[in-house]
Amino acid sequence: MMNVGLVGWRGMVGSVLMQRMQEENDFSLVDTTFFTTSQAGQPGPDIGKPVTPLKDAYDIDALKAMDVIITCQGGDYTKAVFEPLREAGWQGYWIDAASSLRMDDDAIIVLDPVNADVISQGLDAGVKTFVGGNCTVSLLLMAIGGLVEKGLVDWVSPMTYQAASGAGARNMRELISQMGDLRDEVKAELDDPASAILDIDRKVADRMRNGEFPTDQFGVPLAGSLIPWIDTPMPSGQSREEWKAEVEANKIIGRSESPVPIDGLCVRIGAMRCHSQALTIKLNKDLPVSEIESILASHNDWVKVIPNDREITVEELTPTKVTGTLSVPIGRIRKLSMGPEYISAFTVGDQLLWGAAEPLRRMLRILLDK
Ligand SMILES: NC(=O)C1=CN([C@@H]2O[C@H](COP(=O)(O)OP(=O)(O)OC[C@H]3O[C@@H](n4cnc5c(N)ncnc54)[C@H](OP(=O)(O)O)[C@@H]3O)[C@@H](O)[C@H]2O)C=CC1
Ligand SMILES: N[C@@H](CC(=O)OP(=O)(O)O)C(=O)O
Repeated sequence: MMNVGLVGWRGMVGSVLMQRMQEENDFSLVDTTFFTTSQAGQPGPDIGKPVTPLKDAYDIDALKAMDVIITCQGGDYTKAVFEPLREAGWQGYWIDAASSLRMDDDAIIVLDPVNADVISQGLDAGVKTFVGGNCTVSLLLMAIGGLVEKGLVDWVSPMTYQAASGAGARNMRELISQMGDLRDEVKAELDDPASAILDIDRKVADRMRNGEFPTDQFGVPLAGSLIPWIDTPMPSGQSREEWKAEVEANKIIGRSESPVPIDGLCVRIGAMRCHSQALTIKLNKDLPVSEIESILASHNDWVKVIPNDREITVEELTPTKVTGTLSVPIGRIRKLSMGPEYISAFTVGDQLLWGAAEPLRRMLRILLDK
């Protein structure tokens, strides 16, 4: 059996990975060693079979004993450990959720329903570093993979509606605290059906602008508002999150030399863990909507085309429906007035599943099946 080391398994992304590995019985196929940056020596988690106590995630010798290391610990950990481990002669497979190694020439971004061919060629060529893509990018390609695969896309402009979870566990808690804080502020007025809505609105706005409103994590209110900037600024005027769309998506599909332009604005909204994206897609052909829908639907087992019908859309194409599932619905598909090659679409996906943990888990399975 392969020796698999897991780092970052008790964090938010790592917990989702653990849950999926248990659901899919992955632990029965490997010998797992659990690492920690803070709790070495403590008992390992319950995975239905005995595990050794937690090992120090900075112990290069302990890491060297692994055939595969999967890390959800974050970029700082990767930066601290990956090079020393390789320099110490470790030849194993490194599977990483963090972005730090994604654009390295030696690394492949994994999203096997979209780029199984790139992964397989990489393995044949001896690639040993596999990194999960940015959540928005992976969810976009899961949704429109059919059109991309058939070379039908001239360009895409995704406008995102990204959940709090993308900023981390503490941010999710803060979003709920902000929601509760606002509700508490106007509880008396809400309980009184005769109260004036504009008084409620003014009190809510005053509270959001008040220095006591809980904004330690986001820096500004998210509940009742939105944040039209995610990650750091780039010289291009893009945010780093926006920059990732084109470079990562084209690396995933093996088109870095002749990239499909993909660019739009990334916005944080008050959803918990599902990212949504409104897409403008310029096709290179005037295809009937029914054909576009069938190309999209047949690409992978998780994408689900939602008819452009109000009742079905408001039920099926929302974070509420999708959260905690692997389903990637795409709907609102229609021709735009700009011309017959311009289409709109709206897609939703769980950013902790296909957006983070699932591609890593599936990469492990690919290695086991090799
Ligand atoms: N959040 C996201 O949407 C995405 C994140 N990623 C990547 O994954 C990395 C990890 O993200 P995320 O899972 O959100 O990070 P978390 O902050 O949830 O977890 C990171 C680590 O913090 C330590 N930790 C300290 N206190 C606690 C606690 N009370 N509960 C759980 N863990 C604790 C754990 O390490 P230890 O056991 O060693 O103490 C854990 O592995 C990110 O830095 C990013 O690189 C990738 C895609 C999406
Ligand atoms: N930046 C993403 C989450 C994330 O972790 O992205 P990346 O894996 O590219 O660092 C978001 O805020 O929604």
